Amino acid sequence: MIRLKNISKAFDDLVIFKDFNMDIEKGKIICFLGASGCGKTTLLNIISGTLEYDIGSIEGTSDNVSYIFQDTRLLPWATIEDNITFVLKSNNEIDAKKLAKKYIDIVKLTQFCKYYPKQLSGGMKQRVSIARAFAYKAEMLLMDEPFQGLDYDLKIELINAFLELWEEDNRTVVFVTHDIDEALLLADKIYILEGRPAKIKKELSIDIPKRDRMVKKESLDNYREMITKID
Ligand SMILES: Nc1ncnc2c1ncn2[C@@H]1O[C@H](COP(=O)(O)OP(=O)(O)OP(=O)(O)O)[C@@H](O)[C@H]1O
Repeated sequence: MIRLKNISKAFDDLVIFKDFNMDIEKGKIICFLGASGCGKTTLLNIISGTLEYDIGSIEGTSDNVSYIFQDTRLLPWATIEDNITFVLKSNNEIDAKKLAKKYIDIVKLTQFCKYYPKQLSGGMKQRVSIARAFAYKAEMLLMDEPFQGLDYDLKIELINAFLELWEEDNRTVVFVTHDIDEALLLADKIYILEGRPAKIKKELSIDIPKRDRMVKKESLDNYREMITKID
């Protein structure tokens, strides 16, 4: 369990969190939804340890974290394969290449492994970024709007690739999105944040197996309604 206890965080006079508490179950996919500016990214950064909080404590986090950002942050001078082998920090080049290949295959970019990022489309780069995050065996994966700005088909394709990777090791994932459907397709638990200082307005556990959600989209209708009807 990751436990945030009485976390307070302000940027000068702007109080984003005050006595904020949250428990995050490990091995699950957790999503933060909420209006723009409510503090989702700030919370993600606090959990990742990249942003200091003012008061409170966090238990159960790890330094061993990987990220997927909306801007993919691939190394422009390295091939797709090398972008992945670099994070593996392996002494054995052959093993590293083998592992990179496995993840490149899962995100269906095998024929592009010797390409450079600038030769790929936005969605392909995002697939590389997902493969790279999973190739690196972090305990926790944090994602800030990883599928934003992609068209629907590509988003579904990436969500499928993401789930295939996640099913391998069920690592703890915390992600931020504006997109209710993205949250409903992926999350075990959705936290809706609101207000200033931010509070958890609602927590919602989605008890439908993730693979069923794509094929029986209507099974998510009740949850969608619960979220959209929150006033
Ligand atoms: N480094 C910073 N310095 C000053 N203010 C900041 C800083 N980072 C965030 N803020 C402010 O904190 C508030 C919360 O920002 P945050 O990025 O966490 O929101 P968000 O919910 O992720 O928003 P969005 O959905 O638009 O990305 C905003 O008002 C923002 O202006």
